[in-house]
Amino acid sequence: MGSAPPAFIGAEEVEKHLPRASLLLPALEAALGNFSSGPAGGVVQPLRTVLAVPGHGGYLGVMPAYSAADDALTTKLVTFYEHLKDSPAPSHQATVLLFDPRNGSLKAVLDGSVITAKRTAAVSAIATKLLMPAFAEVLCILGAGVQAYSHYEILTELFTFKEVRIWNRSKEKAEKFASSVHGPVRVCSSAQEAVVGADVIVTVTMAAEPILSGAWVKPGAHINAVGACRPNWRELDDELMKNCFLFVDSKEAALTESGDVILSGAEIFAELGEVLKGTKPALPEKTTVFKSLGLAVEDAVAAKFVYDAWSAAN
Ligand SMILES: NC(=O)c1ccc[n+]([C@@H]2O[C@H](COP(=O)([O-])OP(=O)(O)OC[C@H]3O[C@@H](n4cnc5c(N)ncnc54)[C@H](O)[C@@H]3O)[C@@H](O)[C@H]2O)c1
Ligand SMILES: O=C(O)[C@@H]1CCCCN1
Repeated sequence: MGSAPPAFIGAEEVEKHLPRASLLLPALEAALGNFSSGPAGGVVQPLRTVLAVPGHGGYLGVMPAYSAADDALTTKLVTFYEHLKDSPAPSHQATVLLFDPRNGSLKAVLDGSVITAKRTAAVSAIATKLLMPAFAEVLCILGAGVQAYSHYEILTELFTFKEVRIWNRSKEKAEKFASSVHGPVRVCSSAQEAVVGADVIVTVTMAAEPILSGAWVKPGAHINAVGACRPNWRELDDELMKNCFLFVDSKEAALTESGDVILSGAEIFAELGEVLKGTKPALPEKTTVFKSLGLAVEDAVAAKFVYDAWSAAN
C-alpha cells in the first residue's frame, strides 16, 4: 500500500488556520534559540541555495530544514523578482513542502506566501520586544508591500504606539496602505520625514541602495531590517550599520547574503537566538539593528503549525 496523496493547503486555508502571526511566537522563539544552539538544538539547516534566473531579474531560493523539537521536516521554495512593472504576479511567491520525518513521505504542499509574510513579521516582533527602547511611541515603516502589512498587523497588536508613519517610493501605495489598515497611519513624503524621531523602524522594501540613513535615526531606536537579501543590496547606510549594535537571525547567512553587513563591514553582536537563550544581552537602550534574512526553520515551524490545525479540522 502506498502512502496517502499529499494534502494541498492553499493560501486561504493557511490564512484560516493561521489568522494571526502572533500565534507563532512561542514556537518561533523556541526555534530561534534551538537554531543558535548548534547541533544540540536539533535544528538541521544548511545555508539556503539562491540561484539567479539570468535575464529575468529573478531568484529562486531553496530552503530545507528539520527541527527535532517540532519534528518538522520541510523545504520552502521561494521566488523573488526585482522588476515586475507590468506583471500582476507578486514580487515574492513561495511553496512549502512538508514531509513525514519518520519515512520521508510528502504529507502536504502548502502555500508559502502567507507563511512567509507572517513568520517574518513574527520574528521581527520577537526582535522588537527584546530590543526596542522603553516607552517606544513612534513606529515607522519604510515600504508598503506585503511585509509592510504583516509587520503593521503584529507590531500594532503587540505594542501600543502613539503614532504610526509610512513612507513608500510611490506615494500612492503608501496612501492605499494608510486607508486599508485598521488604525491611523501618517503618510510621509520622504523617508527622512518618516524616520526622524521614530523609536521602532521597519525596512521592508526591494531597494538595492540605502533608503535609511543613520543620520536620521534617533539614538536608542530599534530597526528591523527585513529587505536587501543579496550580497550587493542595501537598505541601511554605513553610518547606521557602523554605529549600531547588530543582531542577526543567522551569522552565517548574514555574512554570505546581506549587503548591509558585508559591504559595511559592521560587526555582528549576536544572533537573536543567543539573546533568547540568555547567552547574549539584548541592549534595548542602545541603537539596535536586527538584520533579518529569513530562516528555513521558521517556515518549518509555521508549516507544522498550519498543518496540525488543518489536520485537526479535516
Ligand atoms: N527577512 C525575511 O525573512 C524576508 C522574508 C520575505 C521578504 N523579505 C524581504 O522584504 C522586502 C519586502 O518584501 P515584500 O514581500 O513586502 O515585497 P513587495 O514587493 O510586496 O513590497 C516591496 C515594497 O518596496 C518598494 N520598493 C520597490 N523597489 C524599491 C526601491 N528600489 N526603493 C525603495 N522602495 C522600493 C515597493 O514600492 C513596495 O512597496 C523584500 O526585500 C523581501 O525580499 C524578507
Ligand atoms: O526567507 C525568506 O522567505 C525570504 C525569501 C526571499 C528573500 C528574503 N528571504
